[in-house]
Amino acid sequence: MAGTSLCHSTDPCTNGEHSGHPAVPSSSPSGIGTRGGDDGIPVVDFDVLVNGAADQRAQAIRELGRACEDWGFFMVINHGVPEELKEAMMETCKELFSLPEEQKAEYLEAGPMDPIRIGTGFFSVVDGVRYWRDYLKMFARPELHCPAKPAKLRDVAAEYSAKTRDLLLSLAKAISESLGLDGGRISEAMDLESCFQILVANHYPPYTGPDSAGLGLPAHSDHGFLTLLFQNGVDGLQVKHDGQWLLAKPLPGAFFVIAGDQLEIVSNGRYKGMLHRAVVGGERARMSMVSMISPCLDTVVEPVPELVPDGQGLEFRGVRYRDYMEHQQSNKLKGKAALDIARVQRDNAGPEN
Ligand SMILES: O=C(O)CCC(=O)C(=O)O
Ligand SMILES: [Fe+2]
Repeated sequence: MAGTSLCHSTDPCTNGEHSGHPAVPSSSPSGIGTRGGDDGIPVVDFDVLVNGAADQRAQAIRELGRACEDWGFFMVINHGVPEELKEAMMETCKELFSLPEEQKAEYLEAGPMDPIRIGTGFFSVVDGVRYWRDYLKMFARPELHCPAKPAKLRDVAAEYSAKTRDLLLSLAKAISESLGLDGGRISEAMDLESCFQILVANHYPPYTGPDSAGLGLPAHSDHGFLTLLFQNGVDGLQVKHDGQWLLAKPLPGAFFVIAGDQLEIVSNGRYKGMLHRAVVGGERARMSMVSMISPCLDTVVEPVPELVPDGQGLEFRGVRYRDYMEHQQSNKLKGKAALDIARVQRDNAGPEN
C-alpha cells in the first residue's frame, strides 16, 4: 500500500495539497473490472461489470466481493453519470447554502424523518470535539422533496437522483452475485426496486484555526444500503481500514461507494457497513454530495436465509428500516452503535466493530 496519498493515523489528518492520481483510462485495458488504486482502495470499473465478456465479468464480480469484504468501500469508474450533471448538482447546492437564512428557515427546524432538512449549526462541540458542517438532506424517493430555491434545484436533483439510483441498483445486483446469490436476490429481499433514496449535500466551511485537525462529521456508518459520494476537489473523507484512519483520495471522475448498515444486516455481517468520517478542508470550503439508496421504509430487513445455512450463526434480527433510520438519526452519531438494535446478542460474544 503506497503511503504518499494516505494519511495513516489514529488522529484526524489535515489535508495538504497533493499531486492526485494518474489519469484513469476510459476502459480497463487489462479487462479486469476491479483493481487497487495507488493507495490500495479498490477500484471498480462499472463498464466491465455491465458490458464485460463473461470471464471478465466473473472476475470483476469476485473482486467486487473482495472489495466489499475487505474494505466495505471502493471507487467506481466508467459509471456513466455525466460530469456536467455532477457539477450542476454541486453548484446548485452551493447556491442553496449561500441563500439568506430566511429563505431556508422552514427547513431548519425539521427532524430526521422530515423530507427536507437543512442544518446550519456548523460550529458545535460534541464530547469536546468540534464539528463544522452545513447540510441539506432531501428525500428523493418515493418522491422528490426539494426546497423551492434555487429554482433549478428540482430539475437537477431529479436527474441526479435518477441516474445515481440506476447506478446503485446495478451495483446492488453485482453485489448480490458476489455473495453467490442471484443478481436480483438482494434487491428482492429489500424491495430495492421501489427503494427509499436520500440526497445529502454537505458543506464544510474553511477552517485554518490553531486546531487544524477539526472534524466535520464524526465517525459513523451510513444507515442505508449503499452510499455514492463525490466531493468538490477538496479531500476530507476518511475511512477506517485495518484499524487505521485513511484519507480517501478519489481518482478523477470516480465516485466513492460506501457499504451501509442494511448491507451488513442483509448479508448477515459478511459485508460490513463501513466506518467513515469527514475532516474540514483547511483554507478551502469542502463539499460532498451523497446519494444513498435504502430499502422501502416499511421493509423489515433481515439476513437472507441463503447466507445463514441451517439457521446457524444468525447475526441480526429483522428490523423495520424506518425504525432503524429513526433510531440512528435521533441519537448522536456514535460509530456503529446503532447496529446493536439489530444485532443478535450472544452470552459469550460482545458486539464486534
Ligand atoms: O463529507 C463526507 O465526505 C462524508 C459525508 C458522510 O459521511 C455522510 O453524509 O453520511
Ligand atoms: Fe456517511
